[in-house]
Amino acid sequence: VVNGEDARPHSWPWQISLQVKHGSRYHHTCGGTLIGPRWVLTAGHCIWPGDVYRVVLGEYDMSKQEGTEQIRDVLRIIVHPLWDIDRVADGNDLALLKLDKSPIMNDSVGLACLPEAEEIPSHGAACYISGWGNLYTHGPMPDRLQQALLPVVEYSVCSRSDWWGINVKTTMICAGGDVVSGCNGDSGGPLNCMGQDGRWYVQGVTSFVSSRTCNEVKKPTVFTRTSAFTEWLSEVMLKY
Ligand SMILES: CC(C)C[C@H](NC(=O)[C@H](CCCC[NH3+])NC(=O)C(F)(F)F)C(=O)Nc1ccc(C(C)C)cc1
Repeated sequence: VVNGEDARPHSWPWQISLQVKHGSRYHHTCGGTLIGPRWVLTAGHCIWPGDVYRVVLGEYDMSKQEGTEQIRDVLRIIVHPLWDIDRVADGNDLALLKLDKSPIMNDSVGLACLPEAEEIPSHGAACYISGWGNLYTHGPMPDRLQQALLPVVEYSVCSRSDWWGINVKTTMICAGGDVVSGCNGDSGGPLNCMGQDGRWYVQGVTSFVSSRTCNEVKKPTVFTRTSAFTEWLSEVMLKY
C-alpha cells in the first residue's frame, strides 16, 4: 500500500497472508480474505500451478510472533474458470482456497461480509485497502499491516481513454489514484467498504495497478468486483 498507515492491530480480522513455499521456508506472496469458516478469497493471479501454499490468519506484524497467528494448510484451490494470466484486462481475477480446517474465530480472526449481487459502491464511497504489499514501487514490504482510504472511482471515469480505457471492465472496481494505491503484494487482498448496516463488506479483490508505477496519475488501483461473482462464489463454496 502506497502512502497508507499502520492498521490498528487486528482491525481487519478477515485479512490473511497467503504464503508460498520456497525450499523449506514460506513467504508472503498475496493477501486474501476469510469469507467462510473454511474459505479464503484471493486473486487468480496469485496462484501458480505446482506451488504449495499456506494461509496465515490473525497476522499483524510479520517480524514478530504475537500469539494471535493461526496457520492453516490449503486443501483445495479453485481458480475462476475464465481467469487467464495473459488476459488480465478480461478480469475474472479470483481464486477460492479451501482450508484444511476452520481457524478459531476470535478478536483477531473473523469473517468479512460479501455484498449482494450487483451492488456497486457509489463514486467517492469510502473504502479501505489493506495489505502487506510494497510501500512504493519496487519498495520494501512493511512488517505491519497497512491500510489506506481509497475513494471509489466510478466506471465512467475509470474507463476514460487517458485512464484505464478498455482495460477496465464493469466487473471491476477502481479506487484510489495518484497518492494512495495498492502495490505488489497487496494482490488478492480486500477492498473493505462499510455498508449501511455498519458492517464491512469485501467489495473488491486487489487485482492490478499500473505496470509503470503503483500510484500513477489516472491509473487507480483496479479490483475484481466481488458483487459480480456472487453466484460463482456460492456455487463453489456449496459444491466443494
Ligand atoms: C511492477 C508491477 C506493479 C506490475 C503490475 N503488477 C500488478 O499490477 C500485480 C499483478 C498484475 C497481474 C498481471 N501480472 N498486481 C499488483 O501489484 C496489485 F496491485 F494487485 F497488488 C502489472 O503487471 N500491472 C498490469 C498488468 C497488466 C495490465 C493490463 C490490464 C494492461 C495492467 C497493469
